[in-house]
Amino acid sequence: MIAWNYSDTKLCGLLPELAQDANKYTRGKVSLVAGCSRYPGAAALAALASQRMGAGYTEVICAQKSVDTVRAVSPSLVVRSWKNLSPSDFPPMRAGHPSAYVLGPGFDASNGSCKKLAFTVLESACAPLVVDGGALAFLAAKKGRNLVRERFESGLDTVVTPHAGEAARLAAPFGFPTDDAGELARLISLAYGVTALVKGPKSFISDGEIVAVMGEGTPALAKAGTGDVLAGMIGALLAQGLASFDACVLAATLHARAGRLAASELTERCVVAEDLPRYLPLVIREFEALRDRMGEQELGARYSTHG
Ligand SMILES: NC(=O)C1=CN([C@@H]2O[C@H](COP(=O)(O)OP(=O)(O)OC[C@H]3O[C@@H](n4cnc5c(N)ncnc54)[C@H](O)[C@@H]3O)[C@@H](O)[C@H]2O)[C@@H](O)CC1
Ligand SMILES: Nc1ncnc2c1ncn2[C@@H]1O[C@H](COP(=O)(O)OP(=O)(O)O)[C@@H](O)[C@H]1O
Repeated sequence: MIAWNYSDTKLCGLLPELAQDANKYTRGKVSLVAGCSRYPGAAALAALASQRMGAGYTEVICAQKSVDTVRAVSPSLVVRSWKNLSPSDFPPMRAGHPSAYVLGPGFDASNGSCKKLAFTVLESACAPLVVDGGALAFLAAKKGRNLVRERFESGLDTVVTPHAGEAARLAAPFGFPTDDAGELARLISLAYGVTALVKGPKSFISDGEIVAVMGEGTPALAKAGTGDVLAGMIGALLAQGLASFDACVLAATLHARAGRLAASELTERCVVAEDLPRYLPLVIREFEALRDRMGEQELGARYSTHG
């Protein structure tokens, strides 16, 4: 196992470039299948985070009863019901229309409709996919394990983002020990054919070989809904073309720093999940400034070599 910490210079280089001639589709579309009637808030949080993380088009496909609630959160979200959702609602990826799916924030693991829907998405989504929240329980079931393996064999990337309780569910069918979160991330990655981000006070990201550690979080993040925000951020980076491992490391770091910045103004006690998408642009601005400075230095070095 190689433990890997990314430097800021590497991380800021991962931020997707914004083309001058971009349109909302070329910037990446995120489809969130999220938010049962019990948890519409989770879908809204993930969707706001996707927008702030740069996706050009964020769509929420949620329970009929959640539609009005999610719509009311932001007029720029495209929101529709998942009633009658079928495999034909998942078109193949088109050139110039990069996309990604996020499945499971605000899913109820004991709800049969959520289960059916999760299997439909696993079977039909022809794009990178983040599986989070209540959908992780369905991934651990035999059918879910088979479907995610089929995605792997077809070359489709899948990311799972369990907290410790959800990671234990994913570990159970294989009898993996759960006391070492880094090793657990690696084992889950190998067993399911996914990139695994095991969340906690420190988060561990693994592609089955490398394990990256992200230890910049704050207990301010230990509040309901912050994981939903992270799932939306990863989905947005995947839709903008980042590789799964890079998307996880970059999103987890930006998420932690947004939490720290929010806590510095609002106190660790008072930060809530919806503050994170509001503070994210300030953290991204710092990364963009660092990237600009690095670009200038590189240019300067090139001139001095030639001069
Ligand atoms: N505003 C909303 O609508 C929110 C909806 N949420 C959704 O609620 C659904 C259920 O998620 P939950 O995580 O609450 O419930 P789960 O039942 O999936 O997991 C909680 C169980 O895991 C155990 N556990 C062990 N380690 C844990 C850890 N590090 N963090 C949390 N639990 C740990 C807990 O003791 C508990 O028994 C998910 O679909 C999630 O997306 C939550 O994200 C909270 C906010
Ligand atoms: N004590 C802590 N220190 C740092 N980060 C934390 C701490 N507790 C939780 N987090 C972070 O907060 C997020 C919580 O996610 P999750 O448990 O899925 O919440 P939810 O399901 O309510 O959205 C994760 O990104 C996790 O790494």
